[in-house]
Amino acid sequence: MAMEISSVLQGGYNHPTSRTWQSQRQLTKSMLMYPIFITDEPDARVEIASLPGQCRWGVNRLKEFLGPLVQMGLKSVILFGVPVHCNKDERGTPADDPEGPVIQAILKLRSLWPDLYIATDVCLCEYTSHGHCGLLNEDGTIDQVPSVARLAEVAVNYAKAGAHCVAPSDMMDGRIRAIKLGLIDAGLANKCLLMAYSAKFASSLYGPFRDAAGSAPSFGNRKCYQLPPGAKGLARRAIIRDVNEGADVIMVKPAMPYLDVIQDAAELAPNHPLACYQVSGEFAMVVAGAEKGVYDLKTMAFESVEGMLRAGCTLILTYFTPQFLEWLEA
Ligand SMILES: NCc1[nH]cc(CCC(=O)O)c1CC(=O)O
Ligand SMILES: [Zn+2]
Ligand SMILES: [Zn+2]
Repeated sequence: MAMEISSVLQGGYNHPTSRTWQSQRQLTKSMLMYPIFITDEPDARVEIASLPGQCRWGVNRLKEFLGPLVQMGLKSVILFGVPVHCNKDERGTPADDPEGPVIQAILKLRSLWPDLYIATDVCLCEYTSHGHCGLLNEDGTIDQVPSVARLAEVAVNYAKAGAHCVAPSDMMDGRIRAIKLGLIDAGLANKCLLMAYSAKFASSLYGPFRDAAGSAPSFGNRKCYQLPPGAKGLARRAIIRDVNEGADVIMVKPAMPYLDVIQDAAELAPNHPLACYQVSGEFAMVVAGAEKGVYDLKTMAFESVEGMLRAGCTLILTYFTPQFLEWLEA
């Protein structure tokens, strides 16, 4: 007996080329944003044990580090400052030190590659004595008003130095609005994009990053500002809030365990580009599984981002960026 016509699917994907037509979205080089760690030792190149293949770089080494990647089609980076020699204090003063790693790196990268898109992570945890992402009250809780004012100040200073994008990852209430108003006041709102880490969850997957950036909190945890992993409704509200507060791009972080949230964001913010962050622990997990022989690294790396694209992402922050640039050459 003949098969029902509606049962026959395989003819639609029996060839490598027809298979590519079945994806909603193909990964392209311009969808990749590479997270990089900049230290305040200008000549440093220090390997990060928990993030295989990633290093902390001094500004004098950026040319040798990124030159080959720019050659291969790297379009954008996001900078994380890792100050080693600064004095961390209650308000994260070193964050926007003009001589500090982030501002120095912005200036350097702008002069090396005028077309490279430079995003900056905006947070205080790498620069505060207590390692929290905002300023604290005496009792250790977040002091919202000065936190948001300080984050806006840092973001504006990165934009003034030439960052094309500021991306607050702190999760303080009201910071998107404050940063947007700060950019408007400084006459920079038309020159700098605001990417909101809108649905950033209190995840176990940030360990290698905190290692790399020296940003683990000295007491407590981040559960009063980062979202609870099961909180779908709260994530939806945070996305809507950040759209209303002036975000230009919405981000979901981490990515792999939160594909439903990415899909929610695509529905709630259909007129915005949508980013997701394949964070340090996801990267380490994928690499570790490959080393254990669980799967082939390249196949799994592609599968992981294909899920993100399918869920609705148009921009992916990933430590696999150098490998993808190579893999996409073929
Ligand atoms: N606010 C700091 C920050 N910005 C980006 C990440 C995580 C990135 C990664 O794990 O790759 C973190 C860690 C955290 O919130 O503790
Ligand atoms: Zn932080
Ligand atoms: Zn951050």
